[in-house]
Amino acid sequence: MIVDVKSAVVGYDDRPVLRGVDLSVEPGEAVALLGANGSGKSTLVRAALGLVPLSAGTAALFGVPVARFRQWRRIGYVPQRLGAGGGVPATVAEVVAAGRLAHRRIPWPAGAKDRRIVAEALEAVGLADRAGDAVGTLSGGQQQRVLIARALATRPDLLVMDEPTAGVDAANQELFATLLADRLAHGCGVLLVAHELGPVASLIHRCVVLSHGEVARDVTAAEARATRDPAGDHPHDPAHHHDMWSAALWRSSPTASCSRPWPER
Ligand SMILES: Nc1ncnc2c1ncn2[C@@H]1O[C@H](COP(=O)(O)OP(=O)(O)OP(=O)(O)O)[C@@H](O)[C@H]1O
Repeated sequence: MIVDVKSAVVGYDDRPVLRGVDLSVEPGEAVALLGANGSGKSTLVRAALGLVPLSAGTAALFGVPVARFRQWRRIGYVPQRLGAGGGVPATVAEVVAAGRLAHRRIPWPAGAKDRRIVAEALEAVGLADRAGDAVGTLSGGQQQRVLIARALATRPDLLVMDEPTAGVDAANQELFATLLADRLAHGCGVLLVAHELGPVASLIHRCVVLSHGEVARDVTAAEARATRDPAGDHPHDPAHHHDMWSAALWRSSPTASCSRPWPER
């Protein structure tokens, strides 16, 4: 198991945000984490990575309790946006090279292998020609692709992505889906926070829907599609109420089917 969160309880200032949540990701599995704004998705991702303390429950990465986990090079993380530090005049290539830092002994300069992997990652997201530009001069969608390239440059065994394709155009979302399929085929686990899955929908094996800090659904993508209820027969069902799982799976990809069906558990 790559990600293994059990009965996680997290609160901010004594206000419960996660109330006994389970989450797992296995090698080669893509899990979509869905839910309304404020339902606890980012908090759950942070708890899974050991970035916020649990007041109850457990979290382990690659079988190691997060408090003792040290192999950060195995994890590629795509935050929601480039974030603070926008004033730092880093080039596109420098930002992507940060994904390689865990692989070498700072402050030794990047080796030929690092430079090659950075170049490949930039090529993969279609930004090779912008490598020397200041990242702040790129558009929002292009900056998001830089973050994707940075996560890919870590050659991760787990990719954790918080709305990675927000603001990314359709053609580049297709490209992103291709990159993701490649990582999955290499056994990488994927945890994807999303409101709309777009072209990635067909790669998702399992959907976990959070509602008010609890898991409202944890189903295979096939089950999610099969039990979709466009007529809204379950108006009191919080998952339906928030229009998350079926909308995310269907709105963008009505004919999608699971390309690599995940075995039922
Ligand atoms: N650092 C923090 N301190 C206090 N409260 C927080 C903190 N981070 C998140 N929260 C609260 O926890 C709840 C869940 O937030 P979280 O960011 O996990 O939701 P989310 O599902 O990721 O939302 P979104 O879809 O808007 O990204 C919200 O009510 C939020 O206000």
